[in-house]
Amino acid sequence: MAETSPIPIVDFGKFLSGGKEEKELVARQIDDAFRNVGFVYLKGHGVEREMVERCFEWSKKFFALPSETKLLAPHPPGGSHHRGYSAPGVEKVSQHTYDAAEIAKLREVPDFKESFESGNPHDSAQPNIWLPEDALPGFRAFMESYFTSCSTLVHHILDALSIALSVPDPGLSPTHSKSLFQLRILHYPAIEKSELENRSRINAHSDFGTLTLLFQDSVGGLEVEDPNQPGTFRPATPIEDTVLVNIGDLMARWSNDRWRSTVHRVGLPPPKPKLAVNTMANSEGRRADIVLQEDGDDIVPDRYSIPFFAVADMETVIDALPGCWDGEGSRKKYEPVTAWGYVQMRMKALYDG
Ligand SMILES: O=C(O)CCC(=O)C(=O)O
Ligand SMILES: [Fe+2]
Repeated sequence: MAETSPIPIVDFGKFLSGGKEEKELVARQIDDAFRNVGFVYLKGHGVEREMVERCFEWSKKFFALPSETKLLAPHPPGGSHHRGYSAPGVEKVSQHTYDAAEIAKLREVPDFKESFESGNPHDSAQPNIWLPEDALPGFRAFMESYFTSCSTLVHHILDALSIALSVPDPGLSPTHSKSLFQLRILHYPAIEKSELENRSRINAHSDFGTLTLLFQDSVGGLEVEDPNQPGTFRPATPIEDTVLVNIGDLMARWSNDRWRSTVHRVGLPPPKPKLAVNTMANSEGRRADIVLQEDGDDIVPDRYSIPFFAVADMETVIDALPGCWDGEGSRKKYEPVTAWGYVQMRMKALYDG
């Protein structure tokens, strides 16, 4: 568990500003990461640092509101309209469980988190559910602008994936032309360590769309299953100025399993090192002391994260992409399915029970 994460860091700035060769190189690096682990850290991703910081600030302000205020924008019951505020314990992540009794059993142990979902303001099928403006002035306008920045990044990543698979122009971006994506702000409240020892902040799951962007604060606790050692989870440590990007189930299926949709979860942050080096400037210059740190924290601090879920336009037929089933002698593994049909099945398992 303490081993370094196998998730590579790729400089996406070289894709955004580079010429043909640089774009091809970055596309190959991302393709490799998605084939090997299904996750990649992107730096130079183009979502401005200031925007990311402001989004975390808005998230903190939102979740600090009294419950009754947050509940002025309630997530509707059921899983088909995924917008608004979910109080702790409402959503229980399930992993490929469609049996009603199984889902009911899973829901007995709620996740320790609360969330607020918003989506594309032009999505008439899933209208956004906002607080009254005077409850948190400016929140809605900011979330809408953050949505646009994240959508732009998703389309750039789709361009890179199109290059990796040699999908002819205009590539995969038009399959997501409506940008019916979902921006989620997540808050895991502070909790006693002992309470989390046998439970998760979010249970092991894979995402069900095409691509997920994840911005996390510095608390840590996200873990990704090691593809070479199923059942073993490795920390996906927060890395400043990067966004963590992962493949969802729909994209794994679309790529005929060339790209992995890897299971991940959020649990206890890794323990702080017991030994710390204390460098103090004194009259003789800098001196290093080894000090023993008390790991007496019984409380796991609050954690905030901001996932952004991308999905293909609902009418898109998800049938093995070029380069994923011919050439290497592999056949198409899955029946074609529309993005709509697939997403509905997964959403239903999340909320119904
Ligand atoms: O909070 C996190 O770091 C991960 C969240 C996540 O995996 C999800 O919402 O699907
Ligand atoms: Fe996830």
